[in-house]
Amino acid sequence: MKRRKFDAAALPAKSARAVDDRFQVATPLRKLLNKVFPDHWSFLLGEIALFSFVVLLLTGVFLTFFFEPAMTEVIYNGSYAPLRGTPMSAAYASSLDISFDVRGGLIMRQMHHWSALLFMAAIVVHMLRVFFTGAFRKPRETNWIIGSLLFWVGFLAGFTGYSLPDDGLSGTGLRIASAIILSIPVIGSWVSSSIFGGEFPGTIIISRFFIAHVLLIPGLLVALISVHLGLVFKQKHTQWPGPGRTNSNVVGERMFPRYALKQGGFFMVVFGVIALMGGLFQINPIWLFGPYEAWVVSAASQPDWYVMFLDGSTRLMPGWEISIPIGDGYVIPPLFWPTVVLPGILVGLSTMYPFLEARRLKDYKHHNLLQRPRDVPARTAVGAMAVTFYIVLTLSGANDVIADKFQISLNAMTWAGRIGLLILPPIAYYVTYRLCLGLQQHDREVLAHGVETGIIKRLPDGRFVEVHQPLTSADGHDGHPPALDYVGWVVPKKMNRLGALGPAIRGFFYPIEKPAEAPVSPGHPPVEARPEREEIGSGESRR
Ligand code: HEM
Ligand code: HEM
Repeated sequence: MKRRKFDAAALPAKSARAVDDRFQVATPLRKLLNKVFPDHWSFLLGEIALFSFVVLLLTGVFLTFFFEPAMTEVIYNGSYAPLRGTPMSAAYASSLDISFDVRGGLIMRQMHHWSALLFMAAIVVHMLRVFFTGAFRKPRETNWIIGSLLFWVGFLAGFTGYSLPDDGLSGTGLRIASAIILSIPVIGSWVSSSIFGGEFPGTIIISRFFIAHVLLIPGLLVALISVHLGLVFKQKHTQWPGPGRTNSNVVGERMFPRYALKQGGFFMVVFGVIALMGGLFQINPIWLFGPYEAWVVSAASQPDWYVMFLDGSTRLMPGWEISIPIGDGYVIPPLFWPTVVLPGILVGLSTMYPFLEARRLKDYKHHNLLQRPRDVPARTAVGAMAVTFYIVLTLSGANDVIADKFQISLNAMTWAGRIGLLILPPIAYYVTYRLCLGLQQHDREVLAHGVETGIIKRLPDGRFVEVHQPLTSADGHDGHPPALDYVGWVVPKKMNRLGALGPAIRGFFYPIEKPAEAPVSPGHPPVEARPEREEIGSGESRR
């Protein structure tokens, strides 16, 4: 019998055909791989949040193998000599073991903590990018709301994780959380005793937080992030205005191969940076804080940075107690306003912002092109105001440390915070608004007279003039004056050396790409249907 020759080269195509025969995946996969994403550095911020979340999942699973979520008392007998023989909770002892006795445990703990800090930072900066460029406008309001939820669920993830090791510092944080819950009128004491299983600290809070931290919250985050990214995919990403880019097309790179490879590489970079930080920089050295004892509070205790604004609002609140004459008199403690009411207002305002702005401007159109912050001065100024408010609160969360380091009185710091909280945000609003107008004026000058080249010419009559490079035609802006970034100006042949350095470096990293193919208008067949003709700068219809 003649044996058929084995053809290794044909194997991949044959296997692909066999899989497609059974599952019919080729068509949807082709659609996916041909998806076009616009490119801009600021779109990487959401990806940093995503990638650091993946690192959190990986390192978190490792920690879960060794962490013991129990408050039963044990006598420590591990490698860290200063604490040997000390009674402590099993949770704290296991965190010490992870740090000193589990191979690779300390780097995993530190990577987990650094990635949590990076995750929250990336979320906040990503949110600012979305805000200042108007990416939250119709049709993306839902994604803005999901994003706001993601921030608060991430906040809870960080807080519950921070509490798990049951060291002196995290116990202090839990104490504050219990006080905040107790301050809620009517239901506070009931909620607190339900969560802590009776009086604070009780014996079950660590195991409850553990379930929340490793199961419920990550599950919720995965679900919300999936919907978030699903919506980015479905509604397509916004893009900066520019030649060939309109409100109804997407110009960028296809998912495969360039975009996917770039993202893969970028994930490695984020992972590498977190690993380096986890390996080189100490974070949360719990062995120095000792086990948590409800009656011991250390000075200069600080929460992680994203919780500090609430700590700050608590420190700035004057001790005003409101007494309601019901029965024997009912007192609302001052803690209730800065830690329950204030975050409530902030959540409400930030979540509803897209709708408030649309109503104010009576703007209910679809927007797929981004706006430059300077072109929308009122929004940018509101954003600057909010950021200033947040920074004053965050700095006030560390006011004891600042007072100590700079030898200022703590009371002076508290008063500076209170006054700053009231007067700095309006100042930030005014200054930002004026800056935006100034920058717009500068843009108009550039439009009228071209870009300054730094070349000074002497005219025959003896006058000196600076040569201005005229702009090339700009296209597809959003009803606002076009910006220099997307006007694509050509470097003049003659330019002084220093001036030429910028475009040269830019040209090295971002070689001038082929001009985009004719943009696809809704009437034409989508470019997706003829992928072989598409290269960098390809277009995709939004319909
Ligand atoms: C776990 C947290 C988050 C993750 C992993 C995440 C991830 C992403 C990614 C990867 C993108 C596409 C790339 C980009 O534009 O950066 C994106 C877009 C977007 N995100 Fe997030 N995000 C998170 C939180 C937030 C928050 C807090 C907000 C706002 C409150 C938000 C609002 C949006 C919006 C509106 C878009 C669409 C932007 C556009 O098309 O220009 N996201 N997100
Ligand atoms: C967005 C997600 C997450 C955030 C923001 C977060 C944050 C944190 C933080 C700040 C700590 C304290 C670390 C320290 O002691 O220095 C922690 C501890 C811990 N996390 Fe997470 N985490 C997240 C997800 C996860 C996941 C998915 C798991 C497991 C599947 C996990 C398991 C743990 C464990 C077991 C600890 C205690 C370990 C120890 O401190 O020794 N975490 N987490």
